[in-house]
Formats: sequence, C-alpha cells, structure tokens
Amino acid sequence: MMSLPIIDISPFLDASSSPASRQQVALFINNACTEFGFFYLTGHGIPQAKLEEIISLARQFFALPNEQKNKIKRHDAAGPEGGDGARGYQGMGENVTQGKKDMHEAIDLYREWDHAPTVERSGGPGTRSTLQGPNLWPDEPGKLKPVYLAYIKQLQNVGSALVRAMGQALELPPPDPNSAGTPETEDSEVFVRNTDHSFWVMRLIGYPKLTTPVSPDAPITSLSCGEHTDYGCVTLLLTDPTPGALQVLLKDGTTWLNADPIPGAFVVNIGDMIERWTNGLWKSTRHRVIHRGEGYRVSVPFFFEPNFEAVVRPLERCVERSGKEAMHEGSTYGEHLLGKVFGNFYG
Ligand SMILES: O=C(O)CCC(=O)C(=O)O
Ligand SMILES: [Fe+2]
Repeated sequence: MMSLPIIDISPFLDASSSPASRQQVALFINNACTEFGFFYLTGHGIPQAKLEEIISLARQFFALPNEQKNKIKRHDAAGPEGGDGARGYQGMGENVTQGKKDMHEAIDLYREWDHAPTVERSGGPGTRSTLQGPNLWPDEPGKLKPVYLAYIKQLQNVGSALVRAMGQALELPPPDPNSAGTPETEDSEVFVRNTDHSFWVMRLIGYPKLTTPVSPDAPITSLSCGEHTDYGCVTLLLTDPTPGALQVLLKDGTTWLNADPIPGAFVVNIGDMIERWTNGLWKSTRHRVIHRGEGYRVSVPFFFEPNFEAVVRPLERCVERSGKEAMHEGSTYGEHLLGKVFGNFYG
C-alpha cells in the first residue's frame, strides 16, 4: 500500500547541521510537494508526551457539557455580543464546507490582532470587525491555555524551519549576505520573511463517529470535514491515533489515500498560498475527513500562515519553470483569509 513520504526536518532546526544534510531534506521536500502536497514530518523536537497532552486537553474540553462549551461561543462580527465572527467555539454542524454541514465541533484560535489598529464596527461600543477580537480560551481544563501557548511558540519555530527548507527546495537563490532583503525579495528566505509575523490559526476539533448509512452507491451526504484545500502556507496536523479518517486526494484526481497518523509525527500539507507562490509547481492538495471508526476522534491542526499583510503573488522563477502564465495577480493573505472565514459560516 502506498504511503506518504516521511521527512526528518531536524537539519533545518540544528544550526550546526551540514549544508549537505539540509540539501538532502530540501530534495525530499521538493519531491513530496510535487508528488503529494502532503508528507509526515519528524525530527521537529517536540516530545511525544507533549503532543499527547495537547490531544488530551482538547478531548477534556469536548467532553464538557454544551452549556460549559458555549461560554466561549463564536459570535458573528459586528454583533452586540462582541464576537469577531471567527474566534471561539463552534458546535456540531456550525461549520460548512461546499454547502454541507461538517460533523464536528471546534475551537478556533488565531494570532492576536497585533499588526494594525482594530476598527470598531457600526454596531456600537464594543462591537468587533471580523478577526479583530481576542482569542476565547476555555476556563476548563485550566491547563489548556498555558500548555497551548507554549506549544504554539514551538510550532511557529518548526513552521519557520519548514518554510526555510521549502525556499531551498525550490532552488531559489541564496540570500545576499550584504543585504537583509525585503518581503518582495525572491530568494530562498522569501517564505521566512513573509511568515515572520505569521497570522497562524489553530483549531481544536472533535469528531463524533458518523452514523449515516454507508453504501457504495449512496452519495456521501454528511462528512466529518468536507473536501477542501487549506488556505495558507503549511499545516502541521496533530491527531489522535484513530486510523482511516483523514483522506488525501492523489494526483490522479480520483484515488483517496488514508493519511493515518504516525505517533510523534505531524501530517504536513501545503496550502493555497504556497500553490500561488509556486505558480502551481506545488499544489495545495484536496483532503477530507470521514470518521466511521471507533471512538470520538480529536485533531489539532496548526496552520502556519503568511503575515496578514503579506502580498502573495507567483515568484518569477516559479512562473518561468512552470512554463505557464502567472496564475494570480497577487493579493494579501489577509484578503484571502477573510473571504474564507465568511464562506465557512455563511456559505
Ligand atoms: O482532522 C483532520 O485530520 C484534518 C482537518 C483538516 O483538514 C482541517 O481542519 O483543515
Ligand atoms: Fe485541512
């Protein structure tokens, strides 16, 4: 049975590693991103016990009564509740993909809005614009917030190492040692610079087992998470050990491959902004979740994204190499994200 490649990123986290070991990793990444857009990541330095604690804390939250969970409910932006339309807890079926309700519940966390002043909305004092509110952390379990904040710091470091490796994997020129470069400089550090204030997203997701009937002819009417690509740069996905839930669409466009978890490894995939930057040399691969297995499945994806104001347009080298017209004229990651956030709840 075919399986996704496994990539050890440690040479990009270890300042004393040899250029040859980094080059080897870059080569593997190029192959994995060209062929699958998905791979397993090891050598990230986060102990397995920490990863298990992350899953366990999310599981404890989802086991609370609804009344308790709804204390941090997501509210629409510009409303009297002071919601920002994005952050907070969403109950079962509140998320929509391709016009269908997803059978999961979730907490969404984002980088705090610290790159620009917040803009109060016309709803009156205390109302918020989309994404401009604070994160809503649960009181229970009490350890969740501090443990997650420390974990998010570590993940940003891993994300940064990964996008550095990606710049090298694309054979972009090395940075000029005499100049710091700007966000527009198209060298191998281009992704690192454009993610240095990553507008990251973290989702804690709980999936009950699907109970809709299975028959090979029946259309799948309700999924745990409908078919989609991820929005941004790279996703570092942590899941509990449940097999057979996450499925990845292969290049043939018809075969779904199970991306079963490997203990201690992240499942990594590239998002829409990397596809745009590479002018489609690397595609953001479609995937979905169908959990018909045993137990209540928990996953915690971390989306390491560009800066909110990063302008993402196809890199010249990638346009040349692809032999195609530039696929996009360029826009900020923030604009792309806002469009997606509206679609998730009002689609
Ligand atoms: O739960 C999973 O395995 C994947 C979730 C996912 O694809 C997403 O949240 O974007
Ligand atoms: Fe996804």
